[in-house]
Amino acid sequence: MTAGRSGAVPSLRVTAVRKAYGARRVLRGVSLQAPPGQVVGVVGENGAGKTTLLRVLSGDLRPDGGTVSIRGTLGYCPQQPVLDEELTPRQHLRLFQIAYRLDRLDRADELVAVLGLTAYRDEPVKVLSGGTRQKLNLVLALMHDPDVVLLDEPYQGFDWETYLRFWEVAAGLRRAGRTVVVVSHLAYDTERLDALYRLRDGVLAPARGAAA
Ligand SMILES: Nc1ncnc2c1ncn2[C@@H]1O[C@H](COP(=O)(O)OP(=O)(O)OP(=O)(O)O)[C@@H](O)[C@H]1O
Repeated sequence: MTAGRSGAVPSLRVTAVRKAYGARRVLRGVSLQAPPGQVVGVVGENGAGKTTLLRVLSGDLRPDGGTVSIRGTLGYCPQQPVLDEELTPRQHLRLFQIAYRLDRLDRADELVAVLGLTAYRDEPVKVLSGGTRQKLNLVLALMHDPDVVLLDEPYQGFDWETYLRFWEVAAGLRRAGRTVVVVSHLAYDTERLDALYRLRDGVLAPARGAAA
């Protein structure tokens, strides 16, 4: 495993990003580069600033300083799913199809099948379990086949089978030349990653090993 070294032009380039909430300086100069075809892990303790970092990378949150450059389209799977309780997964897919301006739902249907969401397609979100909601959250982030994918705790609530399916999806994204950033408070299965970084004291450093 390397810490993101590659000859390819980076799809994601983050330089000296800073973000504070009042006096709390959460990001103190975060830099990161990831080329196409890499699955990058970012680990850190609770409160280290992982969600803040992904929100900045996605454009959801404005940094106090530094730059973020993304080549191509973006997919963002936030930690808190933005789902409508009254709508079904099928209705969510339809809404996002319009938002993404997709002609077809082939990729969405494929992801629904791979992640085991098919049986729940016509149930309103309010009756779905946390893990099932997370499956939908992931499908909505990936259904337009984005070039750069930012995933915040993407397998939270997944059973073991779905967890393995998630990594199959991630491996497929790598083969397709996408850039994937997976944020988690735990770093097991690090062999599935091309690079692993730890967010600590507001900066990212190359990391190895198991627990965050
Ligand atoms: N909107 C906000 N306003 C003020 N403080 C915030 C806000 N969002 C996050 N924080 C604080 O910033 C720090 C980093 O939070 P963040 O959610 O980014 O961490 P995290 O690494 O994702 O944590 P976890 O693993 O628990 O999800 C925490 O101390 C948190 O309390």
